[in-house]
Amino acid sequence: MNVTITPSHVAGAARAPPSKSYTHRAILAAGYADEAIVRDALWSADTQATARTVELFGGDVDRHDDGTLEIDGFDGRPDVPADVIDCANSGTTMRLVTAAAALADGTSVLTGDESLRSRPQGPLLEALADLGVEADSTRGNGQAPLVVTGPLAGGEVSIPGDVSSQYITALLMAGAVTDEGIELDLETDLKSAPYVDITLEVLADFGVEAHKTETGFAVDGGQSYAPTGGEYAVPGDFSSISYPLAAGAIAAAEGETVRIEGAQPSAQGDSAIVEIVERMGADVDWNQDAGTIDVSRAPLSGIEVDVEDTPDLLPTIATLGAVADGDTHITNAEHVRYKETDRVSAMAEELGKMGVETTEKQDSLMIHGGASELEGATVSGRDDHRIIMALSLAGLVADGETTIEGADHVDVSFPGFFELLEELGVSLERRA
Ligand SMILES: O=C(O)C1=C[C@@H](OP(=O)(O)O)[C@@H](O)[C@H](O)C1
Ligand SMILES: C=C(OP(=O)(O)O)C(=O)O
Repeated sequence: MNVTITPSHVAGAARAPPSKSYTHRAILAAGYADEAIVRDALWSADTQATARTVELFGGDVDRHDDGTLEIDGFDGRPDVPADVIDCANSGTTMRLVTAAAALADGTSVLTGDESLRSRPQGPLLEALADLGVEADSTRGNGQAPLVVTGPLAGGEVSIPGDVSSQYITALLMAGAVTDEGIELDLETDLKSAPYVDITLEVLADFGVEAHKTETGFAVDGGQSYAPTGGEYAVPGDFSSISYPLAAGAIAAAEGETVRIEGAQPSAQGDSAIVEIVERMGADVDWNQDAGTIDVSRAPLSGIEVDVEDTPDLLPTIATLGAVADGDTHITNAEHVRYKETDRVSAMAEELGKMGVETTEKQDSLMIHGGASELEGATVSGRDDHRIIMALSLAGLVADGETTIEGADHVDVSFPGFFELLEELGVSLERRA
């Protein structure tokens, strides 16, 4: 599907979808449990890949009409899957499930779409191999398809922290049900660190203890997953909130606000988007008790933003920077190149088609904003949900129509994204 956006003003209220990161963890944690109810779960292409895997491991995921998931777990002992595990486009699924598969007493095969089969899995495979598991990339290049033969008993292992924090999440979640537990030593500084905080929080909510150490993280073995009261509720997603928030900051109608609901504080590093938009000059009011954020349009200025902790915000910040006056310097961004696409290049090249000048370095992106009006253009969504959503925002304030090719991939994290834009007053057209 291609989507053509006509420049539009926005106003009104929008509800954030539930957090993708919390939902993945909650579904898998419920899988590790005997049984659990997960309320307010995100039901997107990526989280469904995790749910399918829990079923391949011998669990059952039953979705009710109100979005509640009733999950029968595999109780810490995954079956050897009866089929290949297809993680589709989801990096989180592949990393978290690779470590879970290592617990099975037999062989699991994991694959995904072309994008996922090009993303780095090597450090996780090496860590599992160091822990005594056979863990291979079929092509020997550290990428999926992966073949994993357990069982994993646990132990002490070192791993880099600058490729993906998901390796750490994966090993902590699986480590809790091993015999020996897992002690992880970080070989480098940890990027995307708040995502491990989310993991520690979800583990605690499922009665599992894991903690930071002087050199990394550790989890004792022999633990059982069980959420307090049998239930777990997923909070709103701040990466997703970044899009309506940015839409309000650049395109709210004169004298109007955009209100975002479902924005209760949580461990998500991406809640930094509130402070970033504010720092650029927008008028933002976050009522943390009510979980609402009100934003209205104001002239924006370029700023420096370090995305070490918040890689998923880069596309949104790049679009904000394109609209802002002056330079926006996005630093510490090398790990943003390992996502569904290389998002540093993707945003530089696609915004370039809209007349925006950028300077790209290996670990940073400078957006030279505000020099002239953004030009409507035909741009590629790169089959990457965040690139599609960020370019849609640029289309709101461009001169003329902007067509985003391959826009269906928003289903990965934000089904209903275009419907939400329409509710806020955006005029857009979908073409098959
Ligand atoms: O654990 C998670 O839920 C995620 C961790 C981050 O990835 P990296 O740790 O690979 O940077 C983030 O980009 C991704 O969207 C979700
Ligand atoms: C990188 C992302 O997710 P994943 O790593 O799960 O594919 C994302 O949602 O931006």
